[in-house]
Amino acid sequence: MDRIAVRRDLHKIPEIGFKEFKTQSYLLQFIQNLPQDRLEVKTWKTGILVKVKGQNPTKTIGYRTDIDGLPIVEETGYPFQSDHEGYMHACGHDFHMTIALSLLEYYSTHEVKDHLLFIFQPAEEGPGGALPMLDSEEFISWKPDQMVALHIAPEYPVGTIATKTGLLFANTSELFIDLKGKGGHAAYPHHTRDMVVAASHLVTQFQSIVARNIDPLDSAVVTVGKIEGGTKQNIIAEKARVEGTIRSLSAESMTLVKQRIEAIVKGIEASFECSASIDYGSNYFQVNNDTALVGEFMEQADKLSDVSVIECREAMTGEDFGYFLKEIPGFMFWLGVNSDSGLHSSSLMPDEAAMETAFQVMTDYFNRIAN
Ligand SMILES: CC(=O)N[C@@H](CCC[C@H](N)C(=O)O)C(=O)O
Repeated sequence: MDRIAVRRDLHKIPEIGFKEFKTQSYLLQFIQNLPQDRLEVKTWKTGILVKVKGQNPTKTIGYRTDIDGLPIVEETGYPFQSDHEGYMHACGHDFHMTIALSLLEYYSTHEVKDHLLFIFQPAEEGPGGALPMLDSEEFISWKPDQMVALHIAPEYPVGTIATKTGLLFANTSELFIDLKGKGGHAAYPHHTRDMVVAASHLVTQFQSIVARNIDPLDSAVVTVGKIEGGTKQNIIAEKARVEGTIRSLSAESMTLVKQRIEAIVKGIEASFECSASIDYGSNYFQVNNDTALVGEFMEQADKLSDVSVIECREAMTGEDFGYFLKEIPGFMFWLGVNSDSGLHSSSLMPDEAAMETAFQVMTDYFNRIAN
């Protein structure tokens, strides 16, 4: 297959969680054009499961890619820039899908003993596709015995992969807070309850949670990524909405951060005479790599001539792949793609040569453990 062409096709059609309709139909068309004798295909919502039947199977090994994009206005200047105004593959899922397709194509014509299950999972960026997929009849009937996934890493050079034993990614929780006060004329602030001012105080007070409530030897993040409020420059805002995300390395810190957020919100209600509601949206479980499986993978991958393996630290990114690993042993690793701009940036430009590294590492892995 022409990996670069496929990646660029997919790059043009980013779609957000559970709305990956064009993506699903592109993937299905690609899969239907492969030799079908070893393949079985099921769809689940906008996702797809493809089983490659083994010759003499004793287990099933799952390989998962996410398929959704992000609501970001692309600024790469690529000639194959997103056709979907306001949306972009800014987290590498176009790479992840292309790598999965190239592996699927390879194993549609190369025999292995065990079953391989390729999982094209929707909605990783939110609201989360892994948890409902795990509970679906389609997944349960083909449930793998172990699982693997990768994620692009802009900070590492092409030819490197990075991972570690145990905890790799953080626990996450989305955060949505709606504030309601009393709007009015900008010249009569004393008759109003200004929610732009209340939201500003809320965001400022959040900064003390990590600085003053979390043990400095633990780690947590409270990020507000979006504030919405008001209708016009000379009208005092009746409403404001604050949207963010919480990250923690331990379940205890996540509970503590949420308790502090609730206390601060109560304080804002009292001091600004307003009402507030908190919604934690979707929450992702931390990614824990199985020590034995990832250890064997790192040792063997390091023997490949064009690949270097880095033992990395844990990251505050989240991944709903953590839910798969909660039930099924496996691991996740970073794939170096060497981009000056990072994940979730409008100018993320990963190096397409990294897809070959992923292909080499994964075929070496599957040929070893599925035979
Ligand atoms: C790898 C990556 O960037 N994952 C996302 C996962 C999103 C989690 C959730 N929707 C949230 O915003 O809390 C990340 O932002 O880490």
